Amino acid sequence: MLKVEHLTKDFGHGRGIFDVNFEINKGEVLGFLGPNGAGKSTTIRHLMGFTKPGQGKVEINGFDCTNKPQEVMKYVGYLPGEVALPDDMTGGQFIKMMKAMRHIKDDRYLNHLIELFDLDYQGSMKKMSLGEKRKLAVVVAFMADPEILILDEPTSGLDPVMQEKFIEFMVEEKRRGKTILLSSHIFPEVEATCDRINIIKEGRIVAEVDAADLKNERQKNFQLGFTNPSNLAQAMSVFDNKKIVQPLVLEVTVAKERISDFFKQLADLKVIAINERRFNLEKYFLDFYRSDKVFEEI
Ligand SMILES: Nc1ncnc2c1ncn2[C@@H]1O[C@H](COP(=O)(O)OP(=O)(O)OP(=O)(O)O)[C@@H](O)[C@H]1O
Repeated sequence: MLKVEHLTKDFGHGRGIFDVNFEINKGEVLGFLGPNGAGKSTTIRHLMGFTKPGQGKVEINGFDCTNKPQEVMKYVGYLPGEVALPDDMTGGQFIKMMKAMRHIKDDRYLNHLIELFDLDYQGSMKKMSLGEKRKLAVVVAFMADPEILILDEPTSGLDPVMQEKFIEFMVEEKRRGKTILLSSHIFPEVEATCDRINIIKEGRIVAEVDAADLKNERQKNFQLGFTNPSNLAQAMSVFDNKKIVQPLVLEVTVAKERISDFFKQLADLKVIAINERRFNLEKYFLDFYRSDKVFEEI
């Protein structure tokens, strides 16, 4: 439904995006994570047809985003990272103007969003708080009930209650079959909604994480502690997928269907401690951009 192929935009001095590739299938939610300046907004701006690729192409629903932005807009609700709303209007006037521009006749979804986000749209936008403006932008971006949502840091500027509401909204939209690209720094938001996560660093996609790995659905990692090297060596000979992570600690990866065999094997070993090491997206991400290390498959 959404395709980014070999997308490159070189701003010079190593800045920009380089050979970015990904696809989002219908009904899928893709998280887009990366530190400041990594290239998330630049990628999204190409999808919205705001800027032309140096190389490569971007497509939504089979339409080229660069040459057919009007076609693309019919399917997409876009929430930019920074919203600039006109100061000389009330929220209500702005909603009315945007409804007319998008030829929206049916107010049911609009009213649902106004209620969900508890939006007070009566006053002048000049006097609205940052959070109120953000809520207004959310409601306007999605009032046409689009099939595809492109969200650039959607909850920045929202208070924790509204952030929760927004997560609920995304979970509900996902349930309704929407296709979503979510650029975000908020890990609970990403973990609650995404099927896959792409991590971008210095303009390049450097890791792809599957939600099943996030939830430890396919396999589990256990750390086993031993009192001496010979006990550790004995365990080393029993397990296939293992690595020593501390002097007397062995980490073993066990496929979900082999968990009960694993516990039977433990009975014959002199293990003094056992810990499940759960996959943690935040830690994975932070480790990753604090260091220059190249990430292993998880
Ligand atoms: N029009 C431009 N001209 C020159 N450099 C640009 C331009 N737009 C973006 N850049 C640079 O390209 C890189 C990627 O920027 P981008 O805004 O896409 O990052 P981002 O991942 O969205 O970051 P943030 O999380 O801070 O919003 C940065 O180094 C930025 O300075």
